[in-house]
Amino acid sequence: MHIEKLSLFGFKNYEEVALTFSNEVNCLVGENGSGKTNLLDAIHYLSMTRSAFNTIDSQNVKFGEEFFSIRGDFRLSEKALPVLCSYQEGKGKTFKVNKKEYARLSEHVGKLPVVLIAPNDTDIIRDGSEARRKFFDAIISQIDAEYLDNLISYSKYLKQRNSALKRFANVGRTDYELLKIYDEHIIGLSLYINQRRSDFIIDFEKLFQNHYDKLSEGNEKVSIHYRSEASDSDFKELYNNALRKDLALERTTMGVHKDDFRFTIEGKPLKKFGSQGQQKTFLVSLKMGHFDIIRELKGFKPILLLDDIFDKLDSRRIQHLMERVVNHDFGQIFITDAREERTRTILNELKISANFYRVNRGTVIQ
Ligand SMILES: Nc1ncnc2c1ncn2[C@@H]1O[C@H](COP(=O)(O)OP(=O)(O)OP(=O)(O)O)[C@@H](O)[C@H]1O
Repeated sequence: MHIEKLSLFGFKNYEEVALTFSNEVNCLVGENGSGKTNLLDAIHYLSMTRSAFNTIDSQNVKFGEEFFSIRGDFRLSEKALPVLCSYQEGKGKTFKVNKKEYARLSEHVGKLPVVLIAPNDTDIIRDGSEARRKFFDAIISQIDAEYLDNLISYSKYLKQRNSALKRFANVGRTDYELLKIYDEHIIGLSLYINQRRSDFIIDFEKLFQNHYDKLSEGNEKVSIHYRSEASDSDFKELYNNALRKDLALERTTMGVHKDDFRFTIEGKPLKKFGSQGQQKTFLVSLKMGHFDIIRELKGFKPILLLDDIFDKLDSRRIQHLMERVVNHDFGQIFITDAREERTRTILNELKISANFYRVNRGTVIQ
């Protein structure tokens, strides 16, 4: 699958631009703030129906304009697929594929997948457990629709249980029968979520480690551990034991909504002991693992969007990364870099041919 053409009107810092891409490597080069990432974001919009960086559509309309439109001509197994996403102040967003509008935007998500690796993705490593749960939950949900259903139900019951706990504190009386009903639902769902996360990480870690080893020449030992208070224990007992604390704090203090995925390097927490380059290598390997899963699931390769990927990586890791990206049959690739010479040198050394696009304040020279 690849995108052949992209046209923008009034999107972020672009008044009007139309580009034709290579179905292999495309490099977007130019100064900071020129609009390189905005082009990747436009492709992300066409895949995910929203921006990867600013989910408020109105803020993605060019300052002073009233609407934006993003058109992409995709090709999926030889079939042409024109995709049009437009947004107008007051009217909202419409999304059309082959001129046909979707009833719900969610119908489109997953049809033309992209994997984006961007600098602020290091949140997955540096932030609290929520960022990691979100990352893995999104991947598992792509593979297993039942998992997504269970997650949605779990968060619904959790919300209800938390408001009940608040209500009990306000009225000074606890309805134990009601709590029992919530707990039964929550425990059933937790068992599924817990087991699925645990099984998934065992498989995913192998994909991930394979990428990390290749990028780092196998010199560093990294791992991902799924951590759940509830693993190997009786959920019912855990909920009973936590009840006094839950009533005192007026919220559910224990459960799979607190799970974490521990990232380590040489057995130590990556966040504290990993260098910036090692953290970036870890992140890239996580995303490449995600790429593998989508490719397996869909039977075709997602588009790979690499935003400022070279920063913080040493030249050997960059070389291994690029070799992998090109030889490990990744499909269409977009790379942004503020340092054109660096990208040109890397690609020349590896004899990789690419299309270059010089971006300058919302204009692009191909
Ligand atoms: N709604 C908008 N209207 C006009 N300009 C916008 C809008 N949203 C963002 N911008 C502009 O887009 C520019 C940022 O573009 P982008 O993030 O693509 O830069 P970049 O080339 O990737 O830079 P860097 O090399 O620093 O990553 C900023 O100048 C910002 O002001």
